Amino acid sequence: MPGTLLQRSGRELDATSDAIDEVNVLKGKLWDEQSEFDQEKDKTQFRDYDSACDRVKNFYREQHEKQTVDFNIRARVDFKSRVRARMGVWEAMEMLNTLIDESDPDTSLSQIEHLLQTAEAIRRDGKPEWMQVTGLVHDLGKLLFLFGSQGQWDVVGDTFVVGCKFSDKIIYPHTFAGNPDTNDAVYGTEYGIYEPHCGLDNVMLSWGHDEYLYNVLKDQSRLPQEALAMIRYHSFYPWHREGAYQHLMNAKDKEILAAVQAFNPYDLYSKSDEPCDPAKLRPYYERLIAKYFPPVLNW
Ligand SMILES: O[C@H]1[C@H](O)[C@@H](O)[C@H](O)[C@@H](O)[C@H]1O
Ligand SMILES: [Fe+2]
Ligand SMILES: [Fe+2]
Repeated sequence: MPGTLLQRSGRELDATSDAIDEVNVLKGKLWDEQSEFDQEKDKTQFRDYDSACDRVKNFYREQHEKQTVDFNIRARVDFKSRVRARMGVWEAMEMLNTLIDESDPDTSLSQIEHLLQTAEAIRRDGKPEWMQVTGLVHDLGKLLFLFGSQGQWDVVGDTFVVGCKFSDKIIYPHTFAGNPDTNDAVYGTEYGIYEPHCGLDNVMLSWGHDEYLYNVLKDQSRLPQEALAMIRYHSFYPWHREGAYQHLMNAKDKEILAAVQAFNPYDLYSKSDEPCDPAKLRPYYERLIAKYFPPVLNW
């Protein structure tokens, strides 16, 4: 019955080529989704929160409703009350790698990739070693998520000042309507609990990976002041990008603003660079890590 056999294999062939077509369509879709994040983008396409997906919008609603003064005081007390882990920097990078940041509209890459891309972009530009290593560690504070945070809202995302009026330069400012501090007789006012030009050192920034890592590293590294400022304020976009909170700044903050702004493009725009190979880059960065950090840190 060669005829039937032929017909059958013909049908099978059709089915196979249909399946191949389907796979290709799916692959195409996947690639489109990927490319939305990771392909070469021009600078205006980053931080586009208007067209961000619901994951990002829901994240910020929750964060803006829950970051109160009361929560921030408790988070700091909790931070000081215990050591969460003891490990070296590279180990910390590997540990962080399981986290996918819900607040980020610009990358779907893992955290270790993002840290290496940031560091490599700084290195490519011939910047000093301390700045390269700052790029390498700047988001390690996201480990908080693995150390008993309440969710992602107290770990990632942009930061802002609590204890005074929420700035309308923060993304999705309307979502602060659901934060009890908005209508507080003190916290809801222009200066709130602060004095004019008291300095950013004296204000409470919303708790998350910046504040946590700054506190971990300030006594456990040989990083210069600018590096610690880059870490502490890198998510403070309402300040370093939008120019908010001038009424709380002092002379020192003007200097550190320049450092934080110099760091920002490496953090943000390297998200569309070629992925890095951690195994290949490890020896180079282990040398830098050894220069600036003890072999084991208290986290
Ligand atoms: O979504 C991102 C991400 O969480 C970054 O690590 C943080 O530094 C940025 O400020 C934020 O916009
Ligand atoms: Fe960050
Ligand atoms: Fe980052």
